[in-house]
Amino acid sequence: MSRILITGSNGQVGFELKHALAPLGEVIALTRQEMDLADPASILAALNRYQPAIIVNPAAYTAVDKAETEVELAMAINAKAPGVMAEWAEQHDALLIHYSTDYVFDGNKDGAYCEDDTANPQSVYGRSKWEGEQAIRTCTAHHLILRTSWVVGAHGGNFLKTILRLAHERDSLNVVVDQIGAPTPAALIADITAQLISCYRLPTDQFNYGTYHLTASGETSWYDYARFVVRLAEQQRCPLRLAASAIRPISTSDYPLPAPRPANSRLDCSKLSHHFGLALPHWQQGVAHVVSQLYK
Ligand SMILES: NC(=O)C1=CN([C@@H]2O[C@H](COP(=O)(O)OP(=O)(O)OC[C@H]3O[C@@H](n4cnc5c(N)ncnc54)[C@H](OP(=O)(O)O)[C@@H]3O)[C@@H](O)[C@H]2O)C=CC1
Ligand SMILES: Cc1cn([C@H]2C[C@H](O)[C@@H](COP(=O)(O)OP(=O)(O)O[C@H]3O[C@@H](C)C(=O)[C@@H](O)[C@H]3O)O2)c(=O)[nH]c1=O
Ligand SMILES: [Mg+2]
Repeated sequence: MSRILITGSNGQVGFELKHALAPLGEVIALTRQEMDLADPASILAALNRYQPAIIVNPAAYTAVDKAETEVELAMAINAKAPGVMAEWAEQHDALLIHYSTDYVFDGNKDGAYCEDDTANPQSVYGRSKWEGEQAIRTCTAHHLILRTSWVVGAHGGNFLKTILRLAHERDSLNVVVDQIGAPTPAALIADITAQLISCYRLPTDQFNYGTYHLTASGETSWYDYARFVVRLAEQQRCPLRLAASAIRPISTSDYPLPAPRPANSRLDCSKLSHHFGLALPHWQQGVAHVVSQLYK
């Protein structure tokens, strides 16, 4: 049975991975206390102690705006730590599964981004994630880098939960309409990761290592996403201060933040579906499930 080590197991994706990977092997689910990605010695101590055959790394510095001023810490966690894990994986014949983001792109492309499109991160977070990807590719071929977007789940913090909180506090809300992407359930990311690990365990040297885009299908703006969520909450007959109709569309320039976000976050996932024969459900399905979990 393969031993699988999960980092950051209390984050959105890490939490779902604990459950999704349980049938695949002995799962070692670590938190920051047991393996601190800001400290290379702590990373190596945990890897040497547990000797995993598969390292799954959803831990990351994900505070996009805060990263603009906490550059060194964001770089240590998102850029350097993946390189340390990749080097260990290479030396110990292990597989490294890592997650990255739509924010490695500048968002100026017309269509959906493919895996080989030129990265051009506009924020510290985006740059740190891109450097992490590059460090992995340099150290070991035995990797999967799964780029996703707009992660959502019942466990942890995300845009959906922010909007529901604001819907209880406010009677109007402005949300940007000119950034487009796909909200992607953490549970979907974890389920697909389990499928990929199952393929890896087949007796074959034909495993499709490399970089893949992995999001729910369909696309939306943050504005339409917010309205969809508040409409679902209204259907739960929960008293809200905010009506879906009171959400107003605004442009990015009217919502200044420290870190720039890409206008186009759409990721083309056909490489993943073709190589592994996987179907990606529509974002609305996953978002509806998260809302129903939250109101249960
Ligand atoms: N969230 C999103 O919208 C998106 C995320 N991604 C990528 O997907 C992956 C998973 O993201 P998600 O689950 O949403 O992220 P979360 O922010 O929900 O979780 C990140 C986890 O990393 C842990 N962590 C942070 N710093 C350290 C550290 N120094 N040492 C160990 N653990 C640490 C956090 O621990 P603690 O709880 O202690 O803070 C947390 O449990 C990441 O690689 C992210 O970049 C990609 C696209 C979109
Ligand atoms: C809460 C809120 C946000 N917004 C805007 C701000 C921003 O442009 C957009 C998204 O807001 P957030 O700050 O929640 O999202 P952000 O933290 O930028 O989300 C990103 O996180 C990282 C980790 C990723 O990798 C990305 O894929 C993406 O999910 O919505 C509004 O317009 N009105 C609002 O009331
Ligand atoms: Mg955020």
